[in-house]
Amino acid sequence: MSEPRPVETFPTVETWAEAIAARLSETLGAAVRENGRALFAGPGGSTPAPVYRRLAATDLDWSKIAATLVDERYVPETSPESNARLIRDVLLQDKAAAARFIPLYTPEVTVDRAGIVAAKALADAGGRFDAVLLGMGEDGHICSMFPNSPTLKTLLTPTLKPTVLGVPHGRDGAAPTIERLSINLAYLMSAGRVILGLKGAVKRRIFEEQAQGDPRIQPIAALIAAGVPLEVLYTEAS
Ligand SMILES: O=C(O)[C@H](O)[C@@H](O)[C@H](O)[C@H](O)COP(=O)(O)O
Repeated sequence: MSEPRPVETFPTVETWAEAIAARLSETLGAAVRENGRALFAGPGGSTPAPVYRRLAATDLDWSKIAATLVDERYVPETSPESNARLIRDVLLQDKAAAARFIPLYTPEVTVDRAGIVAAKALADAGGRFDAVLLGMGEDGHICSMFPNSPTLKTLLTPTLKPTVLGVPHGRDGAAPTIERLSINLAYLMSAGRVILGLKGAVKRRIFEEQAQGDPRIQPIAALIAAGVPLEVLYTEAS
């Protein structure tokens, strides 16, 4: 199993967000120069907004860049729970307003059907992410790869092709509280660059614990065991 790169620590949220945005824009810019297009995937949640704001202000040829999500709650964009809403409100602004957005949510179908529709949309957009930003929950989940979820094993199977799966809500109050859609491990294995942004000492400790975990059921361990060159950027500040 490959050893994860050492965690890089930044003194403030500003320097942390600036470093992540700089790396993402470097990779997206190179992909546009080399391939004429680029595909970015990012998370929802409370962590990425400062990164998205800085990335949106970056001078890239955003008309050649498509943005999507690593996971989504199975809700319409009008819902405050929607990750698409975060992307549209924070990332697809400023210079990045010219980028195309590929949603994971599809209205009026089941979450599994929405997964199939999203998988095709991403495949049609090239089926490979040039750059991925990940967040991590305090239960160690990334994307919507939740502990004890019946979908987790399939999401973490490294031999499957890149796809998007529907994730049922947890039973007896377990996470997630609502149905979700998630990319699988294979999408992270084929990505050009994968950055995990961590804020707060609790998440740093959880990351270290998860990195030593069981790759069959712990996503961070699965990423490392699959040889994904994960870059972890951390700030204790919140
Ligand atoms: O839909 C979501 O909630 C996110 O995409 C999710 O996977 C996120 O990355 C982690 O849950 C961390 O969330 P926070 O950044 O809010 O801690």
